[in-house]
Amino acid sequence: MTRVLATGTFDLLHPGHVFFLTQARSLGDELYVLVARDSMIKHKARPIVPEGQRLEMISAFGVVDKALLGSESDIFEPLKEIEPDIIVLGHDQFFDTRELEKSLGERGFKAKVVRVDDAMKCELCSSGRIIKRVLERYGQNEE
Ligand SMILES: Cc1cc2nc3c(=O)[nH]c(=O)nc-3n(C[C@H](O)[C@H](O)[C@H](O)COP(=O)(O)O)c2cc1C
Ligand SMILES: Nc1ncnc2c1ncn2[C@@H]1O[C@H](COP(=O)(O)OP(=O)(O)OP(=O)(O)O)[C@@H](O)[C@H]1O
Repeated sequence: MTRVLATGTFDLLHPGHVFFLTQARSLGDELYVLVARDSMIKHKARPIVPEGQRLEMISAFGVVDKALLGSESDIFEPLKEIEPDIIVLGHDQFFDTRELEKSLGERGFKAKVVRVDDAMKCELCSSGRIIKRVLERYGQNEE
């Protein structure tokens, strides 16, 4: 059994997420997904959808065997329980494949890191672009 782990924010869902998770699943026999915690997302705007709801949606995907919320302090902590064979990175995830593999090795994890370079290209295949479209259509007023 090859266990694949994918990670991400998964805020406003779109076909790019389905594409990514389907590709991730095809790399092994079972797919685990770590959903990023609200408090850990610092590289972009705070998600619209709270973490519990993001987890619920990803758990409902047919290609996902198990989805979990990540740690709020240490990204390596959940890996002790998950024990992935492959960690898959999406085309735009900020981690460097080699550096991540090295950091994993230093902590005793044997997972291979694989980057999926393909991206689904469609107008709204990005949570950020969906938000932009909503703002264009309904105005920039803050709640
Ligand atoms: C191996 C690995 C483990 C991760 N573990 C966590 C975690 O425990 N908690 C968390 O909030 N984010 C974790 N992340 C980070 C996010 O899930 C996500 O990859 C990162 O925030 C970039 O998100 P984006 O691609 O959705 O922009 C982890 C990422 C990787 C690659
Ligand atoms: N269009 C896409 N094609 C392929 N993979 C995608 C696509 N959009 C997102 N992903 C992948 O899905 C995972 C979660 O992505 P994330 O939640 O950051 O969505 P996003 O739409 O890229 O968000 P944002 O627009 O805010 O950057 C990441 O691994 C990312 O690379």
